Amino acid sequence: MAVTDKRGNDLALSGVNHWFGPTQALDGVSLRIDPGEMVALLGPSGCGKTTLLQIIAGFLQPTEGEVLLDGGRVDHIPANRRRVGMVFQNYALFPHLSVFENVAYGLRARKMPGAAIKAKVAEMLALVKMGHLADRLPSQLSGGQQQRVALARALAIEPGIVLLDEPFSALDKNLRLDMQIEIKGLLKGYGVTSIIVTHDQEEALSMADRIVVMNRGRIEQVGTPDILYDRPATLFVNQFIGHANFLQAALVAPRRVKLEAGIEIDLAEPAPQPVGSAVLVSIRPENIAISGTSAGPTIPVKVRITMPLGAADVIEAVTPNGETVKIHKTRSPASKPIASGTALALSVVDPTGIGIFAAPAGDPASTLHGP
Ligand SMILES: Nc1ncnc2c1ncn2[C@@H]1O[C@H](COP(=O)(O)OP(=O)(O)OP(=O)(O)O)[C@@H](O)[C@H]1O
Repeated sequence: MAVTDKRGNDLALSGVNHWFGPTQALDGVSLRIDPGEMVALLGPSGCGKTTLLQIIAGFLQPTEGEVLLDGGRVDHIPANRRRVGMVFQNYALFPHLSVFENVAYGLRARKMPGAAIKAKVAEMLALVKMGHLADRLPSQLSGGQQQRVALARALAIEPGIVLLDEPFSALDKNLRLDMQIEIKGLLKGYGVTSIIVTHDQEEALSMADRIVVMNRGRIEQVGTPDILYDRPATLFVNQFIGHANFLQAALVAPRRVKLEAGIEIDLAEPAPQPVGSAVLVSIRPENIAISGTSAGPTIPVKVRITMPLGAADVIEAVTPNGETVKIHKTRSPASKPIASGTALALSVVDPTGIGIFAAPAGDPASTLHGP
């Protein structure tokens, strides 16, 4: 097997459609991923993430469209002839094979000579810090260790692209963050292109250079974590990434909204909707200040409940027109939670952080929160 200087492939998907019988799982997916980039496919259950990953891996052929690796079409090339490494949700290690043999598996299948296999497996196990456990069986490893072996196995074949399908879902929450940091460091350091499938927005925000948000088989938005969080293109993306308060309002001028909660807010940029239309105004909890800490018009609210969540209190309050608003208030050891029934005045910290969306038809929920 030739060792290449350039590790990461670039990947291009063009007009990919996929049907399972009458069900359309993917609808016109087009995307470019640069060599060495780490991209997350994020979306709710059933949005098509796994289908897209399987098409990239070669386990499924798209009904329509093209898949190109480094400019060459691969959509009719089987999985074992693409330079693609896979890390599965449950790691899918061979239970009867040692750590060494698990990592060697793909190299033996490719008929690599024995000495070269030994050297390559040693290199991969050193990379994931598992060299000292080479003789163990998978059942004798912790979840995090099994995951390192799965990654070593995926990287051993010198893939141009590594696909990770919900790789952290079997780990408990504390270990998950450590492994996310470690795996991201390994993949970025190695220089391989990688795609991680997740329905966990925090995982996508912390791991990926760019996130692809999918909804019902289509791409809703592609962007860096900052862009998706600060400038979500659609209401769906705004709801799915992070938390937000959605308040009912009318657009009274191109750059001014009147909230049903009582105040008018000047926008940083003109809204795309026509003046006079009903809109939903998205304000992140951390973009709301309790009176006295910010200038400008204030919304009078009554505190319903305060939840002390470690670093911050999350305060849920009710506006005069009955909408619910969540606010984050940084805690200190001396701070006391604000009591239920307390009257507060709220203001917006930074108008550039406000999102304006056309109000959905029907009776929009006053607060919609991400998962
Ligand atoms: N083998 C199949 N036969 C029929 N329909 C399928 C099959 N696999 C997936 N689907 C359908 O295709 C759509 C996309 O499924 P897919 O598994 O890609 O979603 P997903 O985003 O990965 O979901 P999850 O997060 O639950 O794994 C869904 O409507 C699903 O029911």
